[in-house]
Amino acid sequence: MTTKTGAVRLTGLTKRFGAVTAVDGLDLSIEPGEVVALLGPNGAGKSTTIDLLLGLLRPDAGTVSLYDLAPDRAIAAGRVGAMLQSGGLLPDLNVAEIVTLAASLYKAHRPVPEVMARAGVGDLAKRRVGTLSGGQRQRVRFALALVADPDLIVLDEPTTGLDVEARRAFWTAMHAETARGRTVLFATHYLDEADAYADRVVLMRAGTVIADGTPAHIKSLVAGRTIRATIPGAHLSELAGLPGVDRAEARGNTVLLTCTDSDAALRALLRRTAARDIEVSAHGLEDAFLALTSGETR
Ligand SMILES: Nc1ncnc2c1ncn2[C@@H]1O[C@H](COP(=O)(O)OP(=O)(O)OP(=O)(O)O)[C@@H](O)[C@H]1O
Repeated sequence: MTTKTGAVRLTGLTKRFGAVTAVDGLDLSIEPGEVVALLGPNGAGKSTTIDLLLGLLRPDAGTVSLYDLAPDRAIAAGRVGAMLQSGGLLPDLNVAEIVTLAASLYKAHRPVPEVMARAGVGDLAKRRVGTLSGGQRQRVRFALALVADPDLIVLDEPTTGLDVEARRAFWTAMHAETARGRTVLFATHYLDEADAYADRVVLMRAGTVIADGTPAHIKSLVAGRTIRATIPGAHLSELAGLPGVDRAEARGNTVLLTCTDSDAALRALLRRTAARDIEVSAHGLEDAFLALTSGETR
């Protein structure tokens, strides 16, 4: 039996640090062209998973394969570019020098000026790395991740510490790369980023995957909708007993119903009460994230 070559195949991946199991039997497959967000609270194991994937850490159990190769082989072949949270940028080199140095490590690489333009550091070519702002440094790291023209880009919290404008600029540059069919795996704390930029969200808690799907799927996992309405003469206990309603709360002159089945709730509401000014809304990804990852106490 043959299986299709995947971009990433992690099977039974486990990593312990003393008494802490940072990654706990994790299985994850990513196909070429997917843009995947690794989302989870602090200590969920995202960075450890990325370090294992890149071969920077050795697993206690399990396997990593990138395009059917061991991580070091895939990286040496220029198939994987990574942008890690810290990662030494030599402060005395200028931007053009550091990108050129990185390019020289690969037999085949993209032209340095093109990579610098793509990463938005073209106008910083002569600036010493040590003098750059946090956002500018992140863009240099991004240029280093792109230089080998990799098939897979791995980014560990790429926009941490950046302001809103810098985050947007980063993702615009990133988008141009994903439009070229690259596979992307990024870890993030920013739920809106996972929602906006990934086509698949892998939610981690305590070293394992607890949910995996489109952002819409993740949202739907926490039975997803609330109904807000003005309901004259209604009793909360009666409303809470309606079909599809999980909880009823008073909010000023209106009532908020948390639903497990908003369609059934809406039908019952219209049939049995004088409800008006009805609004139905889906939970945001943030609610889903908090609901799915709560209870984590490491
Ligand atoms: N080198 C290490 N030595 C000891 N424990 C570690 C080490 N690296 C990670 N851990 C522990 O492993 C667990 C997972 O950490 P990891 O950094 O992978 O999580 P994370 O999801 O990336 O968190 P964050 O979002 O805060 O970066 C945590 O409990 C952490 O304290």
